[in-house]
Amino acid sequence: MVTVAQAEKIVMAQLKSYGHELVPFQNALNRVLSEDIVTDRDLPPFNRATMDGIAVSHKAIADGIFTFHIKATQTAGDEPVGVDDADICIEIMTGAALHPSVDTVIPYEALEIRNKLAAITADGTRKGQNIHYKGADKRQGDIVAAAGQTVTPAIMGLAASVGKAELLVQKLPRVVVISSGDELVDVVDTPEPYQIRRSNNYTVKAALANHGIKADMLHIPDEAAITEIQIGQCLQNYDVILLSGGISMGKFDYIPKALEALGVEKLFHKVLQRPGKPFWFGRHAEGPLVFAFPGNPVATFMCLHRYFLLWLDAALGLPAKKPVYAALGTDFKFQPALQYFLQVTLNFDEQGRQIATPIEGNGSGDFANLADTEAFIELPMERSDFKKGEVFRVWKF
Ligand SMILES: Nc1nc2c(c(=O)[nH]1)N[C@H]1C(S)=C(S)[C@@H](COP(=O)(O)OP(=O)(O)OC[C@H]3O[C@@H](n4cnc5c(N)ncnc54)[C@H](O)[C@@H]3O)O[C@H]1N2
Ligand code: MOO
Repeated sequence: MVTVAQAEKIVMAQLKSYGHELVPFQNALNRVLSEDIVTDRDLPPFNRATMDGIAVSHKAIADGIFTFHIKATQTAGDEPVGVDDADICIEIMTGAALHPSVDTVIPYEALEIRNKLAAITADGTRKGQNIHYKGADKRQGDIVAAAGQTVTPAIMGLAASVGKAELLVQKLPRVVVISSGDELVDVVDTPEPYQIRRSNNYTVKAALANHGIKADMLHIPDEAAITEIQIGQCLQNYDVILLSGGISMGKFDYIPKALEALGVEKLFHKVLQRPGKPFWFGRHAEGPLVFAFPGNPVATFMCLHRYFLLWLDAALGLPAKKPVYAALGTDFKFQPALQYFLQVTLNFDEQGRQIATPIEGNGSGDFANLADTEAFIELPMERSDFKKGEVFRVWKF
């Protein structure tokens, strides 16, 4: 048996890059960039008005002119119109590109306009006001999003604005999510009174979808020969196999045997933790990794967040996330010498401290409790008495 820290270390030692691929930028949400996105021109690309009003040359105001003839109305997207005389202005809309002959924008709120004449009614017009200057945000060739960053909705917009129709991103591992056990029926089936619908695999698949991975799903019956054949095929077609169930001591728990028979080297089996103690992890000589999570839904869920998603971020080259901590909201006791992942809700108190309030649930079969909580707080196995206010690491889900 290994500790949580040892298990994490073993898992995190199995990193490899799955390469890079070009994808249409609209499909790149949540993917990890393999290239810098650079601006193809200055941002903004021209001096742009930031208010609706009039554009003038400030020199005119300095010379005592406060009423201007409106020469033209220029909206965003129009070619810039210049002023040729001191008492001339351009009626201008937000986003319009300013002509070099104007340098100040006065908003409608500071004007009275009548018969094509705009009179300034407010004091204190500053030269250069209400202009977003060319290149103020980024210069042509500057990096707006760097390789290694995750593509967010903001980065999608930046990619569009600099004309990157395709983005080079990290390739994702090919993942299959396998469920096993004859007690499990499909979501569309009506279970017998002694059966349940399978659900872990959908949870896992959804968590992967958040990272852009479209995982395949497979259900394996409780039969040793079929288990071996099907997992054998998956080892040929996938980079990562995520299993849930079939790995503890049950008579029909064929999975560890099948994995070893197929040449998947066991790197550990069983971790000093609850839930998730029977977690099995291994690697095939050809590369595929096997995360075999214990079948109880909370155990699968915890191992997915504590190990697999951590591994996935690192494999995709993302920097490790800063650990998040919270103070226990109540005293808590846990006797067994296991690292305990207690389900909690999180909130901030008046001092801005994050507080974790335990909602324990009924053990690792109680996955309804996951919907009422939002994180695990990781309580060290060396201790059994935990006091309100003590701070521990939390894993949000
Ligand atoms: N004698 C022992 N028994 C058990 C031990 C042990 O150490 N000694 N460990 C317990 C712990 S802890 C866990 S967790 C479970 C894990 O067992 P398995 O990984 O073999 O999982 P199964 O027995 O196949 O299933 C457990 C439970 O989870 C349900 N399940 C499985 N897959 C799914 C799925 N895809 N969707 C929804 N629910 C699923 C399954 O029906 C069972 O109820 O073993 C303890 N026993
Ligand atoms: O891993 Mo088990 O989740 O403690 O029931």
